[in-house]
Amino acid sequence: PPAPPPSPPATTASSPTPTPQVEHAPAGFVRLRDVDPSIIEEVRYATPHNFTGDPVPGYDEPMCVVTQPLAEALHAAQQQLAPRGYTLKVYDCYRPRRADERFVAWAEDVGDQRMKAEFYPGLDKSRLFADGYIAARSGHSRGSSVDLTLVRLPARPQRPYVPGEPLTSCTAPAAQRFPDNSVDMDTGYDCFDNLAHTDAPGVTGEAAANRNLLRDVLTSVGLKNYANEWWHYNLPHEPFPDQYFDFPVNSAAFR
Ligand SMILES: C[C@@H](N)C(=O)N[C@H](C)C(=O)O
Ligand SMILES: [Zn+2]
Repeated sequence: PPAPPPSPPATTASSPTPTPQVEHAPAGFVRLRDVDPSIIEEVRYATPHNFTGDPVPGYDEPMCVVTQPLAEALHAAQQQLAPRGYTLKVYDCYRPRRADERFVAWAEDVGDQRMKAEFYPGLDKSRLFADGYIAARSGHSRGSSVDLTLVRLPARPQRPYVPGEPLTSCTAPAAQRFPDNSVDMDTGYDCFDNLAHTDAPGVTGEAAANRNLLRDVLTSVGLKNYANEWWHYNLPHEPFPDQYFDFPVNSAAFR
């Protein structure tokens, strides 16, 4: 007689369903919107519109998370800017360590040049860390660095980026660059080029005035600019000067 069919693997009604691990934000970190909901948030690394071309690990939601004193400094800056007809717009805030690690791995993949034409048109990818445009261990992972710009009020709507669309150089005139409702800073965000140096000699007129306005207001609330990038500021007296965090950017981290 034929052999009986094999019996199905034993199942137990009580097989445990894995509980997703919630990684909480440490005390001292806040959602920027809870301190100042008027600041625009366009968290690029939660989207494919960044120098890697993909959403970056750890950015589960397009949300700005920072340390409490950085949030308060940004709120104080916003209070100076609003009566002058401007708002801040943040592009990057706290950055999980896993995102730094992705940036390092992406840089080692020399064959991936998908976003070169927009973000590093004049620089070899192998130079991005050496020239100080991206940090392997970033101050963003300590929660006290922020990438940001100025937007004229009322903020104009912006079209979304479509993955695969033709790219234009971040150093091109504003009318030719990817449309951003910010004021003209003479380069786009995360433009890895000499022209992005805050005091680049080629930047004059309105763009230089815009960079200076951003710097003057942020300096007055205690923040310090990074000379290689007009958009990058940090809080010198930061609460976690030696700690690099890896909790993900999502709402669950704050429940
Ligand atoms: C990658 C860019 N947005 C940035 O923040 N650069 C500095 C150097 C950093 O990674 O800390
Ligand atoms: Zn930055």
